[in-house]
Amino acid sequence: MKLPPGLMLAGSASTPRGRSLTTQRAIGPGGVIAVFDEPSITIPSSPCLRLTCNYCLAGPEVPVRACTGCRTATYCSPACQKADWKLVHKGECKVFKRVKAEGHDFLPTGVRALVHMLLRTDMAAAVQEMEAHTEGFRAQKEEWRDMELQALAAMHYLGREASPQSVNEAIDLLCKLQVNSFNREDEDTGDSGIFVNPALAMVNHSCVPNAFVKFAGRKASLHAYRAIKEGEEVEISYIELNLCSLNSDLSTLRNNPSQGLLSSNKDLARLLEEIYPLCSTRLSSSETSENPTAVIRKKWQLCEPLRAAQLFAIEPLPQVMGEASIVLGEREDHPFALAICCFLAITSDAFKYPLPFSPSRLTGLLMIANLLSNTAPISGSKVPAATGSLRERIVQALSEMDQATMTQAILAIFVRWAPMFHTEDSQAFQEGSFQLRDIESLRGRQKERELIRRWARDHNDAEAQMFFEYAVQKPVDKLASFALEIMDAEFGPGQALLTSR
Ligand SMILES: C[S@@+](CC[C@H](N)C(=O)[O-])C[C@H]1O[C@@H](n2cnc3c(N)ncnc32)[C@H](O)[C@@H]1O
Repeated sequence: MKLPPGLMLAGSASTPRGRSLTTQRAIGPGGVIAVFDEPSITIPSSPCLRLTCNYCLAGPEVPVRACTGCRTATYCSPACQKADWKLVHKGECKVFKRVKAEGHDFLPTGVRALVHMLLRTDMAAAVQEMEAHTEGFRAQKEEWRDMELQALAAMHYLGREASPQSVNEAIDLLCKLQVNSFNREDEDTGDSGIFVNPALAMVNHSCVPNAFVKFAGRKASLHAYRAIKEGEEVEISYIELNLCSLNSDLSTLRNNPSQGLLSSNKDLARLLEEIYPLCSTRLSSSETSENPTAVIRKKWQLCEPLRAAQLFAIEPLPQVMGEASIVLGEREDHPFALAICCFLAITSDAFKYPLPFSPSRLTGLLMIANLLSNTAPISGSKVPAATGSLRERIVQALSEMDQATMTQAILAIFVRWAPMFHTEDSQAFQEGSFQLRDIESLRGRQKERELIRRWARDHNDAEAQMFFEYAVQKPVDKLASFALEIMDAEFGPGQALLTSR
């Protein structure tokens, strides 16, 4: 197997996790471990087929023209069209024409990927070496039947005979696709698709990965989450770990809207260098006792360019907001402190620390859980209007939330991830587990307890997902939506005038 420079193949088919990849040199956090290009299968998903260049995957803003033969595959340039023709489209074009002739629009993404596997003879030897787990799939009756149908469709549109042997070989390739392909989310465009590369397919899974994969064009790159030693195994997570998190829109995590803004805006980058040292000193105990509000006010004003550019995950902005939430919490202004913590959890922490078990994210969750338990409305108290002052609006919003469910779900996320960093007897883990058990034992909450447990266990459980979205993520988003207004009201320039009078 041909590997990119810097990587070595370890293990074997007989070792418990099969083969694996190890590094030949030490890599720093964020460093590129290796780049994987050809030979690869890189295809856009079917809904993106006519909006994306089928070779370099540029799109969807890039103008593309359809192949005059099949009128299905599109390309951004004659060079891409030529390269794809030579690579695979010469055979695929006939497939697409047959699909059209039978009155269909296009083939499902999985069948197209199989057609590529069958046409790419240059990859046959490498594909031969891939893990298939065929017997495991055969035992899953429904999945197996689906694969049979996909294999028959591919053979039919390729104009090949569907003998028992050829169908079995095609199913074997589908199994290999299941085990080894990547759902490719393009770093620049967010478009999805499939990526298969025999060398990248050697990376094993870990729930505490030290690396992650990025896709751009026809390439994939493997990056280090943390420092990796020479000779250490490289491991990625096969599952989207942030499914078990407070972030409701994972597409923004995969494709950060502000990505690249700082590198393209040199003035902002320069300004940041000035702001950073002025804000990065944490509130010292003397400042806290003097006038912490005034200190935060100064820092918040300095952060204005970051806030205007919506760079909420770029320091020193999150640090200043974190300090503001502590000062508000110390003033026992729990609703305001809570709103800021919710904002930081979803707009800053999740971007700064992509892994949901990063200690800073875990601490943030515990803070939100603690603040939530201090903001439950006192029964019988009057609920203010939703159109009143900032404080009235936030109290009104809180009155419509089920704090117990939110706290329970947030603690469930904490307890799900905390053991990755804390030992089970660490104080933080004990505290979170104890609080969770406390809420779980409340009477009359069986339904909520069951749904939260189901949600934490199985992210494909549609009912539990919907429950989590409406009972937890949307309320957290709502609370977070007050945060910038709170910062302005408490630490904005208008506030300085009021206190100096
Ligand atoms: C993409 S392949 C990775 C390379 C694989 N080890 C090989 O030898 O081909 C995925 C397969 O590797 C194995 N694997 C990967 N990570 C694993 C893990 N953490 N525990 C057990 N098996 C693992 C499983 O058999 C899985 O289906």
